[in-house]
Amino acid sequence: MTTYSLDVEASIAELRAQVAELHNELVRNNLVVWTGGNVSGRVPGADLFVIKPSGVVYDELSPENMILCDLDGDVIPGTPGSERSPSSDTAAHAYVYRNMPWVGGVVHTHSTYATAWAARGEEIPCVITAMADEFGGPIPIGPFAIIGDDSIGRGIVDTLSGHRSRAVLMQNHGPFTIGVSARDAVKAAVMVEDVARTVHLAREAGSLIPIPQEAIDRLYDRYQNVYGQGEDERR
Ligand SMILES: O=C(CO)[C@@H](O)[C@@H](O)COP(=O)(O)O
Repeated sequence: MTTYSLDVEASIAELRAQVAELHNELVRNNLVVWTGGNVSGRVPGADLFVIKPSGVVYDELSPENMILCDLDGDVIPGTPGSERSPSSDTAAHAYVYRNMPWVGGVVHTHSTYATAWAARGEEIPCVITAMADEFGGPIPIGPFAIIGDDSIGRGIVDTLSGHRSRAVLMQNHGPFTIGVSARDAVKAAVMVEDVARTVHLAREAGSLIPIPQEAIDRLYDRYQNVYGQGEDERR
C-alpha cells in the first residue's frame, strides 16, 4: 500500500471528507440527477487529487469511497476506494490539475440551464451584475469534445487559461468549473446555473442590455477583492 508523510496523509483524509460532502451540495442545489456530475479536489503539497467513483449514486458517496489519483489520472493502488473505477471525467480533471497549477478543485455537472446554453454553443452574455462579480464577464463556450482522452480537459484549459471565468460550457455537454479549492469550484457551479437561468428568462422576455466593460471590471474587482471577509480563500 502506498503511504505518504503524516502531513499529506492528514490532507488526504480531510480532502476525502470535503469532496464527499461537496457532492451533496450538487444535489442540494439541484445541479445533478442520478449519478451525473462529479467533484474533485487537489491534495495540497502533493501531486494527487481525490475524485468520486464512477456511476455511484450520491447517497452512497462517502470519504472512504472517494478515489485518490495521481496527476496522470491513475488510481493510487491499495488506497481506500481504489477497488472501484474513478469518475469517467478523471482524465479531464487530471489534465486541468497538470496544466493550471493554481486550480485546487474541478466540478462537472449537467445543470439544466447552463447545459441548454451549451447545447446551443452560445456563451452567456454578461448582462447582470452577478455575472460581472463572479465571472468577470461572459461565460465562454468550450469545444465539442467526446469523453475518453484528454480532449475535454484540453478544451477546459484552452478556454479558461487567462480567462476570468471559472466556468466553461463545453459544447453539447455541460458546465465544467474550476476554483482555488473544491468548494470554490462548487460555488462556481452553483452560480453558473443561477446566472444561466436568469439570463435565459430575461432573453425570453425581451432584449438584453449589456453591461459596459468598465463597469464589469469595477464590479469584478470589488467582488474578488472587497466583498465578503478578508480570510476568504480566494483572497
Ligand atoms: O458527463 C459525463 C461524462 O463526461 C457523465 O458521465 C458524468 O456526469 C458522471 O460520470 P461519473 O459518474 O463521474 O463517471
